[in-house]
Amino acid sequence: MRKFYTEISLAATNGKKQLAILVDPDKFIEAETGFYLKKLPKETTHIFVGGSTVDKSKTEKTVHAIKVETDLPVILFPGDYSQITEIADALLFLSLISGRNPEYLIEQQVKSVEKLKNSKLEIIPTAYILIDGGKECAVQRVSGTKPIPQSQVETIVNTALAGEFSGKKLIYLEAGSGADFPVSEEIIAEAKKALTIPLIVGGGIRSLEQQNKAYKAGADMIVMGTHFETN
Ligand SMILES: CC(C)=CCC/C(C)=C/CC/C(C)=C/CC/C(C)=C/COP(=O)(O)OP(=O)(O)O
Ligand SMILES: O=P(O)(O)OC[C@@H](O)CO
Ligand SMILES: [Mg+2]
Repeated sequence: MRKFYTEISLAATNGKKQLAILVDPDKFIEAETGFYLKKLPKETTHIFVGGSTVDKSKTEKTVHAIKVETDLPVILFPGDYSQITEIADALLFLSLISGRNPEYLIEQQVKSVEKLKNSKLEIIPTAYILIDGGKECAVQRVSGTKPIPQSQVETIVNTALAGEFSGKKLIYLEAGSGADFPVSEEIIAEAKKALTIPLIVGGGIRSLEQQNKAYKAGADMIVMGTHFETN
């Protein structure tokens, strides 16, 4: 059986940069899956599936359509426990540790257990840190939590380290889907210096130049979503 976290971690250790493309089930048309996948860069290593708000059965339909067309690992990136489906390969077991809303720190996780306790999904404990990307994003609205301003580099790094010390296996720095500007190189570099676990960076990354800057600063994996959406 493939161990998806081990692969991510090994790639990070070896400096092999990873690219996850985020599919938002709400905006995905299953009939166009083949066409959509063909548009993705050949460097793509993972497909993430999730959204801040998604219709109940839509995630499973989306994951199924994608798995029929590609062997890339499909990893759930859920905004809510109802988005969990067993047919994916792994689950980012998110905790929104930049915020102080218990619903997104532990309540959603407890609600997910009934579905997870007998499932084969690989569960990857992930600390999710929301950082200001220049405009109010969906995660901020849905979770009712404030992003950390980009000027507060020390707070961001300490939050990430608190995640690592709590046993999280991944740190995800998020500027918000469709952000005006992505997480700064300074923040990425400082976080990378402090952490020993892989670092994911997403939100507002649209160009190759922005990708390369984030990689060079120390991101092990980049997540891009909006750039590949068709509408
Ligand atoms: C681990 C379990 C069971 C649940 C996770 C619940 C938590 C803690 C979620 C973290 C906070 C959150 C709401 C994350 C959403 C992540 C996500 C998929 C964002 C993408 O947002 P879009 O839906 O693309 O936003 P737009 O529609 O504005 O583009
Ligand atoms: O849609 P974009 O801005 O690429 O963001 C991707 C992801 O980090 C959102 O959770
Ligand atoms: Mg989006």
